[in-house]
Amino acid sequence: MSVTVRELGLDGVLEICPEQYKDSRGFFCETWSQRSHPALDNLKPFVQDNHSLSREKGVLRGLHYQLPPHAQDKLVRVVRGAILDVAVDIRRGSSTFGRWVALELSGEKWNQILVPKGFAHGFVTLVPDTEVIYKVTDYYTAECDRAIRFDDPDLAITWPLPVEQISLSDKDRAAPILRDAETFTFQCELAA
Ligand SMILES: Cc1cn([C@H]2C[C@H](O)[C@@H](COP(=O)(O)OP(=O)(O)O[C@H]3O[C@@H](C)C(=O)[C@@H](O)[C@H]3O)O2)c(=O)[nH]c1=O
Repeated sequence: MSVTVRELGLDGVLEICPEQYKDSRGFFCETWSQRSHPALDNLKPFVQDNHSLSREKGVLRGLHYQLPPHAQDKLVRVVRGAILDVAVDIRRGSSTFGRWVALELSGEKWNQILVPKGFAHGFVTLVPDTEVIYKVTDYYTAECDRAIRFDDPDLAITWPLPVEQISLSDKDRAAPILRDAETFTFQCELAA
């Protein structure tokens, strides 16, 4: 199978497009194969798959991350609907600390984004009934789970919907801004 990989301008954040084999029945796709994703060779193995359904357009989940020693790399894709997916560099000392990239993922585009550890991750749904599936390289660990405000003015993320159309979980509404959040230091904790 062939896989197209595109750098998105922040250290290790990649768009990955696996090939779909289409025929009269529909399609077949290897959505993940260690052998076909050489750009991901340096990651720890994926240990957990996650699946979320958001019923409404405007559901915003994020910005989320887990602290070391349970930091996660995430390989994210959409099987139904569409999202704007955002990765933010939250490695203090990084030359791109606080910078973010956004990528539209959809069932139609059939693309994926790799969000490495050291980055906060979030997305907003662009259509109702959107299902997101992602692989992670460490287990969910509630004590290490953290969030940053999606509308942190220092980040100035341009979300594609007005704030009145965005719905958040209680956890995300209570999240601190990046400046006040416990995050990563560049390199040392990320090497493991
Ligand atoms: C993330 C996660 C949550 N849970 C539980 C905790 C809680 O009771 C319920 C819902 O959790 P949350 O509200 O955190 O779900 P959600 O807001 O969808 O969180 C997710 O957002 C996206 C943006 C990510 O990047 C993910 O890593 C994850 O943080 O599911 C697990 O059991 N395992 C997990 O891996």
